[in-house]
Amino acid sequence: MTFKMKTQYAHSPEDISHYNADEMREQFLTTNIFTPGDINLTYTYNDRMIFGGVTPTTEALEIVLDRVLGVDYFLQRRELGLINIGGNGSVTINGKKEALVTHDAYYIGMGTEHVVFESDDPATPAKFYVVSTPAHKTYPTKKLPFKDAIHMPIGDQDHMNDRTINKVIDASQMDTCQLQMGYTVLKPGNGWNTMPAHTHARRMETYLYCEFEDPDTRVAHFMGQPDDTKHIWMENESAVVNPSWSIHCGSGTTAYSFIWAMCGENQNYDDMDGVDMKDLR
Ligand SMILES: O=C[C@H](O)[C@@H](O)CC(=O)C(=O)O
Ligand SMILES: [Zn+2]
Repeated sequence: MTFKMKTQYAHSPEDISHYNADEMREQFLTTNIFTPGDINLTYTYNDRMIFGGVTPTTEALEIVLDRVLGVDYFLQRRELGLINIGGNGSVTINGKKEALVTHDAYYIGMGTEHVVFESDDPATPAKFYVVSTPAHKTYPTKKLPFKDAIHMPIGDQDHMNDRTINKVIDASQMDTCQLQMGYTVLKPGNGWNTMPAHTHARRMETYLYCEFEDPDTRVAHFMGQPDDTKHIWMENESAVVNPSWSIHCGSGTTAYSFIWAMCGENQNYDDMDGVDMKDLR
């Protein structure tokens, strides 16, 4: 098992105006998130979100982050959300084992000392996409089966964006300190997510693109200030950090899914500043 955590710094809009493709990728993109048997995390200075993949095979995995975070254990001052996008598996939370089939999720409250990840079958490992944000209060740990998410249809075929936004961790259903999380699935033959685009200066947001229809599928992810956008070509199971001042939308060469996660000033999903099409540059 290898444990990796890389750091990505925070930027001003002016910084990225002159970034080339490699610089954009270095500063905002994370690839190779689900390597079998490993934990691969990214620590972004945008609201200090930690996100990444835990892919257990034959051995159980636990995120041990104490000295790096200057605490006694990982979730001492953090909360954690996770969604399983791989085979069936389980999480054992302070000794209590809970099964998680594909697309099931969990919210784990601040102060939880041990979270151990396992796969049922090492040949088709669970892929736990984990997102952790700073917390100040313990809210109840909660299993979040996919069927209980808020399933919100949006878009239509004519606009090539017929999709379902599944709100998994949403302030209308449960308490968290900061974290909100969801899983959006495009219908076959649709390519655009989050169009018309928006910003929300009050919250940053990461996207993990996943479940691509074929190996050559790519999503052109657009970010940056609305009048100065950049794109990153996303491969399957890669993630991108979108600062609060940045739009975040994309167009795929086939349908796909993505997991979004947000934190910042508020937990109001609808607090978005829509961008007029004429203002995009
Ligand atoms: O602030 C909210 C987020 O950007 C996503 O929920 C948008 C999304 O899933 C979509 O439009 O497909
Ligand atoms: Zn957003």
